Amino acid sequence: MSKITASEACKRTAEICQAAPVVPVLIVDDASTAYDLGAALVRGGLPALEVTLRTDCALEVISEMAKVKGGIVGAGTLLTHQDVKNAKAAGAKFGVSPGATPALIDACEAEGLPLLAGAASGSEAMALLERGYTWQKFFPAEAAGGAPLLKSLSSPLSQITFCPTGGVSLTNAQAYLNLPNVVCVGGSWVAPTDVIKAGNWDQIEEIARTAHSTLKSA
Ligand SMILES: O=C(O)C(=O)C[C@H](O)[C@H](O)COP(=O)(O)O
Repeated sequence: MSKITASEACKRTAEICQAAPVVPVLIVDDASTAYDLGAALVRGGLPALEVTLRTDCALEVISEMAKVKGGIVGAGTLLTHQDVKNAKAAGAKFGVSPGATPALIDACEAEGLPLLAGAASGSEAMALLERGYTWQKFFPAEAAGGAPLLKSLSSPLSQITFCPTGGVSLTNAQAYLNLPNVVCVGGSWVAPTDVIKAGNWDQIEEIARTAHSTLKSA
């Protein structure tokens, strides 16, 4: 275990956010689908993959998906120090959380897991900034105020770059990506549950490819 500082964490999350315009948010029920799912998304041009810790097999999914060449697998829905330890042990290269607490930030720094922590308001974004986190997730993006809210924050908090997630789709993603404080969005729409269940990897690849080729950050 090697610790990381906030600035080292941001350097890494910045690289991850800049890898592609979309970070797929994945909710996977069956670890036997993990490798094929990850491989399809990477082939479609989306290498940074967030596996949410919301299913019983999520840690196994991370371990399997981490074997995909060219992929960068992270763990989402991190809530506790134990989640951070488990994610790191499973092979996660970064962590994502819906919000942020001092305890969770301390845990990620202690375990050496770069954290893309969530903020939903100016005060939450400022609290993360005080800790040195200039790369943040904006969650729940649509419900919290959408692109107009982020546009409002772009001038007073211009040092923060956001990855809006929550209610983002192919239809509204470009409105976020046009903002100066956004370089990528996160979303589950690129990996629909029914398509994963059907094992239709060509379709997942196609959805990813469409997102990659259609969406551009400004
Ligand atoms: O729990 C986390 O750490 C998360 O990352 C939450 C996810 O970002 C959203 O649940 C994705 O929202 P949808 O794309 O609207 O399905």
